[in-house]
Amino acid sequence: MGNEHISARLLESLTPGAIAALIFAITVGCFIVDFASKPRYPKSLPRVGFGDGLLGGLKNLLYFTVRYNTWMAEGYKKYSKHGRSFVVPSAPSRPQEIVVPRSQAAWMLELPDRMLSTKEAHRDALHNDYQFFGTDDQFPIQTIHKHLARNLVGLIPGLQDEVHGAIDDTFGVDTDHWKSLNLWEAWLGIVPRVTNRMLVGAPLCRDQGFLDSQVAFADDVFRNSFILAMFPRVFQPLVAPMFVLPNWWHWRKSYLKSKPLIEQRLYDMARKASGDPAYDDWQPPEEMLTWLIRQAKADGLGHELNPELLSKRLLPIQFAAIHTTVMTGFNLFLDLLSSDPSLGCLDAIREETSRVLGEDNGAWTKQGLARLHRTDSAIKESMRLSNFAQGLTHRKVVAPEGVTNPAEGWHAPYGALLMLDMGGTHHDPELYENPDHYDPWRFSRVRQAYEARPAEDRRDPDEAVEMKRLGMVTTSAEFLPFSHGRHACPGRFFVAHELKMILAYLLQNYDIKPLPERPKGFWFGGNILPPVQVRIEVRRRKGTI
Ligand code: HEM
Repeated sequence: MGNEHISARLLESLTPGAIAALIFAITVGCFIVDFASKPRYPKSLPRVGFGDGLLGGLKNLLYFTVRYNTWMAEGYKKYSKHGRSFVVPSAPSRPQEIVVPRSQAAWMLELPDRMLSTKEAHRDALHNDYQFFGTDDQFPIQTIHKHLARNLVGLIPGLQDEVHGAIDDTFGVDTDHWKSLNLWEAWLGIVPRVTNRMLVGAPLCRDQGFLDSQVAFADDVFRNSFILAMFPRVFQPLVAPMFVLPNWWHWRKSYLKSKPLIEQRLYDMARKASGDPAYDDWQPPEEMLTWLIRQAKADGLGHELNPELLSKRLLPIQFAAIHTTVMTGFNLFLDLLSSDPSLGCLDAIREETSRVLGEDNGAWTKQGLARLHRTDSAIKESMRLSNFAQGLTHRKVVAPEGVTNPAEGWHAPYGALLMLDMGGTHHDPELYENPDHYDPWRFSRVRQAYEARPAEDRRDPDEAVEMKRLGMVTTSAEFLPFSHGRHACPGRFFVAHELKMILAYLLQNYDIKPLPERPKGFWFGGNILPPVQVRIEVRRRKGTI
């Protein structure tokens, strides 16, 4: 009787106001638990933002989404420029970041993975355990590191074919009328298809249902990464399984599309390996699916030879490859189309790509693509100027004893997050003259002058290497869009080929109206939300079909 009385009293007291207060108290409590369990950094490290006391920490959480860029710019000027590290606030569920200056980039990037981990930094940022269904991403990453570069030459004819088809379908072939296109959608019409030519080959790379589900999956990962970063970590096991339901749905749709291909490839490769004479003349196509199967066999990983798992193995690569390239191509067009018309950027790229392609009889080759110095420079300059994140090089301290920085003497405990500042570096006038200006030939001017010299004046091997290093695929502490060091993006050689072929085909075959000014994105924390509403006017050039 007594218990019933207490229960009734409790129920009566559960008014909507009381419930709201309870939820608020639990949330604040969770944030405090989160805050208390984050790694602590030494007082000797300077801070930007509101400091790291409880009140300052709360204000940092409130302002993080809109002030992060200002904090980074302030830290770059006050500390990085003088070779000092500083601490910047991060999203609520993440530890604050120690921004390491350029002068110490080599130290950071050369520490072994057992001390500073790329994998763990990515895993925390993307919430891999939930978003990729607990499937470790290292096997596909290692497969790309091992197989992509060595197969690149053989991939070129297929990529060229796919670039042409994707652009014809997306931009149309009407030579009489201007067509208005949403620029973001246009790049989404090209990049997933071309990327998937390398991942799963034709005809699956043209299956719109398959591509749509891959793009939707990548969108899910981005969206959920933002959302989950805003929740206290103790909440995440409760909310993450709900947020990732669309990931599962989109993966499942793409799996059903790719299952017949994966099963067939497993069967064919097994028959070939068993010496079946019917397969004497058959070679598996060189693409990611084949590399995954080959690598699993070479490593004795029988469990990897499972269609469902193989389709999940493609997901981290689809994610790493598609939106990064779409964003880069999208920015490139915004920069090119709004560049000073007197520079004649589009015509210069048209001239260079037509001339080199003509010299190679209309088929791209590795050497031909490498000779596109101006095109390369225009892309690289856009990647420098229009960085779509403040930093893309993050490392998590995983050494139980932490790491100590030899130059400044500070100690970062287990769980600390270190990063390099790409935004500050790319816009530093001491490194890049007039850094906020799009100068398409910034990296090709010296190279062209070098090439124009008589052959006998170009015998210095060091100078030749220096010239090569001006290309977009060469990473350095001064050029970070692909990061730097041993975990630098292994897809960058592929991207360079892909973007040059796309630019060449688009400019040779279409007129595109310039934009009056460069549309701006919106910074949300350390990432930019691109102005996806931008439309461009295009028309197929006469005599090109
Ligand atoms: C313009 C397009 C791209 C950009 C800007 C880009 C940028 C990056 C960056 C910044 C990293 C992080 C490296 C680090 O943490 O130090 C990375 C890693 C990676 N990227 Fe790319 N990427 C692009 C396209 C691609 C493509 C097309 C592929 C696949 C074909 C790819 C595959 C990978 C892989 C597998 C990793 C992980 C490397 C590792 O952890 O060792 N990326 N990329």
